[in-house]
Amino acid sequence: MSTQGQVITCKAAVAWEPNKPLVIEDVEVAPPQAGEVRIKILYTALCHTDAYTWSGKDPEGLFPCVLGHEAAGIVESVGEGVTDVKPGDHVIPCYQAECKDCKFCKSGKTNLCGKVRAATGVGVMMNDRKSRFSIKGKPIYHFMGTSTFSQYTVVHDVSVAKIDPQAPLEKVCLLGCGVPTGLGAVWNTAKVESGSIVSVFGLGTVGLAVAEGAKAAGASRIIGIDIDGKKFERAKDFGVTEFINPKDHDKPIQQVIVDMTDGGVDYSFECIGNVSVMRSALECCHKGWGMSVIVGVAASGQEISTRPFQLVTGRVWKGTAFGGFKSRSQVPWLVDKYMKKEIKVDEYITHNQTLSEINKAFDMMHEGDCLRVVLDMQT
Ligand SMILES: NC(=O)c1ccc[n+]([C@@H]2O[C@H](COP(=O)([O-])OP(=O)(O)OC[C@H]3O[C@@H](n4cnc5c(N)ncnc54)[C@H](O)[C@@H]3O)[C@@H](O)[C@H]2O)c1
Ligand SMILES: CCCCCCO
Ligand SMILES: [Zn+2]
Ligand SMILES: [Zn+2]
Repeated sequence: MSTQGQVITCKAAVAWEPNKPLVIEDVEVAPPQAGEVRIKILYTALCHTDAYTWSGKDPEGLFPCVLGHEAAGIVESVGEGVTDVKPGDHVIPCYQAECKDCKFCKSGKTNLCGKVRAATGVGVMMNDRKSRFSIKGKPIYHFMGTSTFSQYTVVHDVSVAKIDPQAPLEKVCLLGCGVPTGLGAVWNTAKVESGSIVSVFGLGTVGLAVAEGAKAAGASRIIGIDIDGKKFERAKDFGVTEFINPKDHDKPIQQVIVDMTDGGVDYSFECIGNVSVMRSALECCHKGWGMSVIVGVAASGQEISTRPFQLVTGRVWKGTAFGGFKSRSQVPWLVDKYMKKEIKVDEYITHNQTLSEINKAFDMMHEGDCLRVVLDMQT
């Protein structure tokens, strides 16, 4: 029986307060309004950014809310005026929207579409500035315009990427955040050239995707840095050619790297969210041309610093959101690359869990051997 136009009551993991366990609740999900899409979420992965907001350190983190932003599912229904997707389409929700009409989308310089940001940044939908989630009438905030820790969610149509229906949703859900971010930081933001020397700080999912992207770009050396020595063996499989544990050195890590690369690397990537490591990542770059890309999400209020002379003498400091990918246009392309075995996804999934065990899944995520946990949302 069709649920089109009906309120759907389903299970969702609700963050009632910062740092308190997520609670599996019966949540009402209202029908999509004009320009909106209701999606049945089949699989979602956990990302450290979910944990960051859950911690209460994110000023955009409004409670109670439904977190989650790295997922895949099937369109259940669409609101008035939605033409790019229809019920039954396989999709990946995109926290970075792509309207193709705004100043940002038309600039040709960024993927940071501004169409729905005013609403998604405060946990509501653009049409009426209200939430589509409620519990016994009490509104529950959206998160990042995706809220994928719910069996059904409502997103803006500019935040939905239609993908190959043959793609395994339990795998390609990862193409909603971490893996594209690492790949795109190399290919789009830095535009690493063949033969480059690259350093990547932090060998989690994002850092390993940077390594994979750098290898695909033809980097001659990919130096992985992590304070967990157990990360190196696995990192080799993603393209890391040398490993440094800062704990093994008395000198600042940037000096260690400058000494081993005849003056510094061509490109560095900070994939942790640690502002002092961000400084090291910049200062390990080569004078004259070295570029450092900040990928990690640091806590609100944290600031980066370096001597201005580092930039005066030619180093470039950049950042990236979702790897600079245009979401609706390029997530389908990434799914196709995965289907053609040109990029990895399976190798980043180290754990599987169920929605009902989401708190346990977050504990697993914080364990050193975990890259991505994928939740089966219908159990
Ligand atoms: N910019 C974006 O669009 C975007 C997208 C996804 C994730 N992120 C952010 O990227 C960061 C990395 O995500 P992840 O899933 O790979 O995280 P992760 O926690 O799995 O990996 C972080 C790695 O850094 C290592 N580490 C911690 N402190 C270190 C230090 N001082 N020096 C060296 N290594 C250190 C850890 O051992 C771990 O291996 C997070 O901050 C996340 O929020 C940003
Ligand atoms: C919008 C830039 C940060 C997004 C982090 C998603 O994990
Ligand atoms: Zn993320
Ligand atoms: Zn736009």
